[in-house]
Amino acid sequence: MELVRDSKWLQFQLTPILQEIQIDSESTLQWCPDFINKEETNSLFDHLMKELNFEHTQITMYGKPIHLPRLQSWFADEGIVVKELFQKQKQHVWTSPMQMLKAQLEKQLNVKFDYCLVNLYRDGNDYINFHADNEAKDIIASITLGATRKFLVRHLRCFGKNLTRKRKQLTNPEKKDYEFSLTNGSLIVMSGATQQYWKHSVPKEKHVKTPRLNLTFRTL
Ligand SMILES: O=C(O)CCC(=O)C(=O)O
Ligand SMILES: [Fe+2]
Repeated sequence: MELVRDSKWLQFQLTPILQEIQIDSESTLQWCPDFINKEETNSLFDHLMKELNFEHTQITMYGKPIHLPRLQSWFADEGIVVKELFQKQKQHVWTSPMQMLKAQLEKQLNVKFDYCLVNLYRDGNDYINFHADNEAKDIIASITLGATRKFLVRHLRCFGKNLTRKRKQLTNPEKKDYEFSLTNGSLIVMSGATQQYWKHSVPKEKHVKTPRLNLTFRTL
């Protein structure tokens, strides 16, 4: 815990290098396997587990209440309302390590983030199905802490679609399927039209016995 109180903590002396992958004519991923160094990832993981209240979010599907297969929490400035979040709890106030992480991402990506959704995958049985974050504008920066999990990115054509939700013609990239191994301290950024033309998921991996935290920084 001492590290968290140290003002040098998470100050990013070096600017991490992001690898850019153009996945279609309008969509880009940026990828950095070691965005946060190992010692700091462990402190940040412990800090978040101690500070956050995790909620087993309930949603309604086909008229029935169901729990999401993971736990959630969130950070935002006071007064921010995100209607797509189904959590009952109020946002957490940005802690100082979270402010530093947010500031670094904002500097590197040249964007201002409004809130951060936190997912806790307790073990490999927790997951998130293929989806697009249609509510998120343009850019989502996603940090992994803890267990390594697979991250799949698939074009809408793989789901038998020909149009977007807004009836727009789809792009037609050569490669329609990506798999990343999201390791402790990694960053993946989805930008451009990724949420329009692609879906992403973190599938179940039964052999994973340890928890993973995922932080997605988003704009309203
Ligand atoms: O856990 C992850 O890496 C992805 C989470 C995600 O896609 C979401 O919360 O919308
Ligand atoms: Fe997502």
